[in-house]
Amino acid sequence: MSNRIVGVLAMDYGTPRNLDQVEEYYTHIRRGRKPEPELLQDLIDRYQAIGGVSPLNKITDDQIEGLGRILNGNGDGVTYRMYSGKKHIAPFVEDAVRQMVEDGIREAVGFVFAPHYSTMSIAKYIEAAEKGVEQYGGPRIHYVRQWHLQPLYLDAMERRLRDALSHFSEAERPGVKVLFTAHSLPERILKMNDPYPDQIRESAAAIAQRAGHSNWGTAWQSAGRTPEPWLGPDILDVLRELAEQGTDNVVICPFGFVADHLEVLYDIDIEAQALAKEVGIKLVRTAMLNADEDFLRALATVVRQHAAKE
Ligand SMILES: CC1=C(CCC(=O)O)c2cc3nc(cc4[nH]c(cc5[nH]c(cc1n2)c(C)c5CCC(=O)O)c(CCC(=O)O)c4C)C(CCC(=O)O)=C3C
Ligand SMILES: [Fe+2]
Repeated sequence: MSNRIVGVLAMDYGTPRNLDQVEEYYTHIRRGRKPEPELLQDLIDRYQAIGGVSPLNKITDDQIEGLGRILNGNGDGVTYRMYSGKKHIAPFVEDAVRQMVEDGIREAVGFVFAPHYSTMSIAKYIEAAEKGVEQYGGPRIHYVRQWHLQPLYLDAMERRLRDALSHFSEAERPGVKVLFTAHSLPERILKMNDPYPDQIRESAAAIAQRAGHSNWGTAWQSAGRTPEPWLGPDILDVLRELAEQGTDNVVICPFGFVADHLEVLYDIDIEAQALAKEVGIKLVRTAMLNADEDFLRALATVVRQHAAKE
């Protein structure tokens, strides 16, 4: 029995803990530029529409707790110590790295609660962690860059897609359009040969195939409110177009995210649902993975594989 100790740096976007923190949070997302009052109010209004606070922080805590339980439950001789590091709110990724150093952690696995890699998403988390490593002197971190094709993750998504499709009759099912969505990014990532769009396509195809559903496509959601062009087509435009073509049954699978949060509870459940109603589409969303055991087992497998790398 070895007594190897491995730190697990679990990184996520983070969300304000109350409405008073929204401005500071938004300013951090904008790299120090305060949002204009209308933009700030618009964001506050969206948080208010989902109940005043996003469930994201609580879900992330539950995920980390559940993952730690699974990782430490099988007696493989490794003790995993869990650390939460957030991108845009305390405890920041750098804070978690400092804590690992203070706890004497020498080696760690770092991963993000998002399946697909992009230079504008996952790479930023890794940069923040490495900044912490440089500043505080360690530990050595093995990073999970993406886990969008992890078989247990695909199984978990297949299950949720089948559940969503069961809201339609067997006769209707082949005509149900399944749309896999992920957060849009500025179009300039295409010039950088960013793997993000291909990874979205690959994992969507794998999930649709598992579920035996060939009528599917992808769309982008939640594009930023900036002047530059963002990846399209946007989910709202796709819904309008489908309605015009006579499609009246749609499933949205927001598989670029893992938890119930603003982009799901507002952008899909309120905004996209309102449009669907207006254009006569019956819209069902797949359930999020949250802290469900089947999903956490997928992450545990990924973390163990990276911990085994020397
Ligand atoms: C790729 C990606 C993911 C998925 C991967 C990952 O999870 O990392 C993600 C997740 C999330 N994004 C979130 C929240 C926000 N993202 C924003 C803005 C932005 N996101 C971007 C990218 C992403 N974001 C980008 C390029 C911007 C523009 C920045 C700029 O202006 O330069 C804004 C500002 C206002 C707005 O644009 O809506 C908010 C409030 C929340 C928390 C929700 C909650 O609180 O429940 C989560 C999980
Ligand atoms: Fe975001």
